[in-house]
Amino acid sequence: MPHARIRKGIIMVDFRRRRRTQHRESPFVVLWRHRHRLAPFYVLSATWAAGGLAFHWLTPITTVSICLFVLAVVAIWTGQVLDRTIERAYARAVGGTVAAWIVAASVLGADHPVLLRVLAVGGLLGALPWWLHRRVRAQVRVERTIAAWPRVAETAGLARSRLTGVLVTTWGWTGRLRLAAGQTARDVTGRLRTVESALRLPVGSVRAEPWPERADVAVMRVIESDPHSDPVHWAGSPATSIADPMPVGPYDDGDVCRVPLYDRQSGTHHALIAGTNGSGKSGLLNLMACHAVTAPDAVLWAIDLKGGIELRPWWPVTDWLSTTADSARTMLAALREVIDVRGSVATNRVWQASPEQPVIVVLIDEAAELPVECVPDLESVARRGRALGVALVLATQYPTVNAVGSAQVRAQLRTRVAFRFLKTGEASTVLRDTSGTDPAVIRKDRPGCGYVEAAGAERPALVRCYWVTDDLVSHVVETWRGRQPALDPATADVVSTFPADGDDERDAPPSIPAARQTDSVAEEAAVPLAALAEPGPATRSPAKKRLDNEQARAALRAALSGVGEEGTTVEALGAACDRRKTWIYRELDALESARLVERTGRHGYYRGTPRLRNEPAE
Ligand SMILES: Nc1ncnc2c1ncn2[C@@H]1O[C@H](COP(=O)(O)OP(=O)(O)OP(=O)(O)O)[C@@H](O)[C@H]1O
Repeated sequence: MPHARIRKGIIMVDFRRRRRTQHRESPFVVLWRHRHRLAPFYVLSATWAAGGLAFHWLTPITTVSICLFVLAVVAIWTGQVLDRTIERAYARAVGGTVAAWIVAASVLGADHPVLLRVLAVGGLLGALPWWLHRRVRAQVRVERTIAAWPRVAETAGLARSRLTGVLVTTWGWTGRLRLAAGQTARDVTGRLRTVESALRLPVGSVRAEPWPERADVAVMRVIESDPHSDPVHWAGSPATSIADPMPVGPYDDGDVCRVPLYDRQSGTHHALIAGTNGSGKSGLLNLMACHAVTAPDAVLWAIDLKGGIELRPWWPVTDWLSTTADSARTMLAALREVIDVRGSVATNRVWQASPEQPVIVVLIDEAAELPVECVPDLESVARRGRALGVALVLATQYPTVNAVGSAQVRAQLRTRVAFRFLKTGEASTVLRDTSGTDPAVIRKDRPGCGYVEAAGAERPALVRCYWVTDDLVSHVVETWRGRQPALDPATADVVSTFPADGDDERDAPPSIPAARQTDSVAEEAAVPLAALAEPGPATRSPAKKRLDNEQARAALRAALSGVGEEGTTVEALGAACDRRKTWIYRELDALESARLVERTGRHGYYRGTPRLRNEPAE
């Protein structure tokens, strides 16, 4: 119907509008647009044409050779692009059947009645799984949406916009919306509910973001199934370097959010993690611990002022774990000196992480519990640590200036993560840009969901952090113990001058909460340290005098000689000679090169060789 309206009592008919809306599309565009639904017919036509060509132009031998070659290519290609076995099997079965039909047609002719019947029936049977496949059905739905888009756009006030580059994802689909001149992504964000209504989709299922390359293009995402409905378990992939951006978890459209802890151009990225209790802060710290521990060029230091309940399970792979305010103070003072020393030996503008000079990742749980005397050290570390390979991560329930030490510290925390808060508005205490975010409406039953603001992760979309279960923590600790890099000599020398106090967990076997206790850790705790320590210090007490390096070396040799065939662990050696693990690793390397020490064959266990045992005591 032409568009009609009444003006001053006269019925006016607009034929131009009718012509515009009835614009006919070329059949090729229609065939292309519906390619997913019509794909089986395209395959059948191509097979029939190929059979005809082979019959007229090729010998059966040549046809067989070409088919075998194409089949091999299909087998390799499907192996690379299809991740599900059933999909690969389907693609290969279709390829094999098509090849067999073409070979038969090259002998009998493509119009042979039996072959035509086989092609029709086989084609129909082969097409059924295709049409029923979830992804193809989603693709067909998307094709319909694209076809209906001009009408939807007009209803939603986005007339003359075009939907292009649509991709079906696991969770829905994503496309680029090319807007009319003068419109921007902001216009789309303001009309999302209307778009949802026009597309008959649930509320909140359409998102729009600007496309950085062009102001008149918006990225539109439609979420059909929510990737945050269940916890998303960490896949356990190790970091190849601390410079790899850390995968935090999926956004609500399934894209993975990644944040850097360190990059080679600008150094470390200090982070602030905040949220109410039970919102997932410690979960994210555990994820960061996994990243640091598996990276070959980072060491983990941790302060857990919840008495070690969260981070103590990491003890076997941490270089230094503090669980009390006193030892936290010592650690921060040590860090400050480390930075002084690193500054004096550094040859680059930014610390270049490597297994020989690792980045120190310092995780602080319950940062608000740090004693106030720590603030000057914390400020100094936050300010200068970025360029000198020290990454600070502070987790707190109260992200006020006081809770993170000072405004200076806060200003240095470039990465921000806001988990659930109780009140709207609290987000602005963590995030710099709160537009489009409200951590107060994050569902209580979705711990680990939060907003992330970091270099390369600026989207105002909800992320659900990967969940590292207690079993996974134990598994990572078991797998990576004994594989941590040693601190660079300058750092190690500074650190070794800091006394361990009674509560410092760097040398004492951990008391692991029952839920996280693994057999091996329990076993290790049972190692008779007193026996190893002879003639060095058997039991550590806050009051005892610290061994100098020569005495510590003598204690290490004595411990290794006295240990017997079963060997001992680095942690036990650390307790025996009053030194941190990185120092022990360095010494063990030197002793191994001199053939005075060997590995027992059991992961992480060392013993002295007969040569060491026969050495005269110094
Ligand atoms: N990413 C996640 N996915 C699924 N569940 C999670 C996730 N993170 C945390 N949880 C669940 O939520 C619980 C509380 O999380 P967590 O201990 O990390 O919170 P928190 O913010 O550190 O709390 P508090 O401030 O009280 O220490 C965990 O025991 C776990 O069951």
